[in-house]
Amino acid sequence: MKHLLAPSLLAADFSKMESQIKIINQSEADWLHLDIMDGMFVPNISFGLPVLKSLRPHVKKPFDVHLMIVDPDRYISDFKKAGADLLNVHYEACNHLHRTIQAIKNEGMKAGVTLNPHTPVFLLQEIIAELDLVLLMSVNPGFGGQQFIPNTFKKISDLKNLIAKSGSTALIQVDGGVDTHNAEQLVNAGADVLVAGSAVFNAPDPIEAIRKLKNFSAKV
Ligand SMILES: O=C(CO)[C@H](O)[C@H](O)COP(=O)(O)O
Ligand SMILES: [Co+2]
Repeated sequence: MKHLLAPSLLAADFSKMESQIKIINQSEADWLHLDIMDGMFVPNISFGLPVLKSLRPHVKKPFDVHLMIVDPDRYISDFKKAGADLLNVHYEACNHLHRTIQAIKNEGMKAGVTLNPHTPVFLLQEIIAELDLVLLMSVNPGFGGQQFIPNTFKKISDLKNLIAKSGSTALIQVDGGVDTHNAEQLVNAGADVLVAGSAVFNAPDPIEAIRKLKNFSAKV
């Protein structure tokens, strides 16, 4: 499968939302990645349900929602109503992860689990078969524009092995510090979906940046 690209709206210019949405719609982006931060799970506050709801009719790509909030179970049906297609919850934010994943699927969304850089992949052993996607954070969550953590390559390899052993169909997504320097290497290591915020929206030509992040082929 050719890898997918999900630009992260976090790095967009919020004062020019119409032109930023045009970029997403006219580009080769596959999904739009939306980072929801509550100032509790992560030390930052981003945007929430009303923003997703107002963007939804204007964006032609699926909404890949990355919830960085405590106790995400409280908002699963609200994110469905706001237009989420895929809901990612953090392993570290869920006391009853299996129940949370079932609730996401019962709402008709794809279910993803996100791991912080310090959280080992083997902790997903008993849930991997239920997942549509695993998001590996390659920076500590909370902010865009941070430096990629190289240990992510080892985690991609661990996750590939876990997925193969379990027969799971989960996609491997990588988020944080992804740019044109490491994208090809990440896909060759096994990443199926790349998230890129600064590398897209801070580029002089975001549509061209998206093209560059899409147009290479995995060598594995
Ligand atoms: O989840 C995130 C931060 O918590 C963002 O998706 C991520 O940081 C993307 O931004 P960049 O590509 O600039 O690193
Ligand atoms: Co994210």
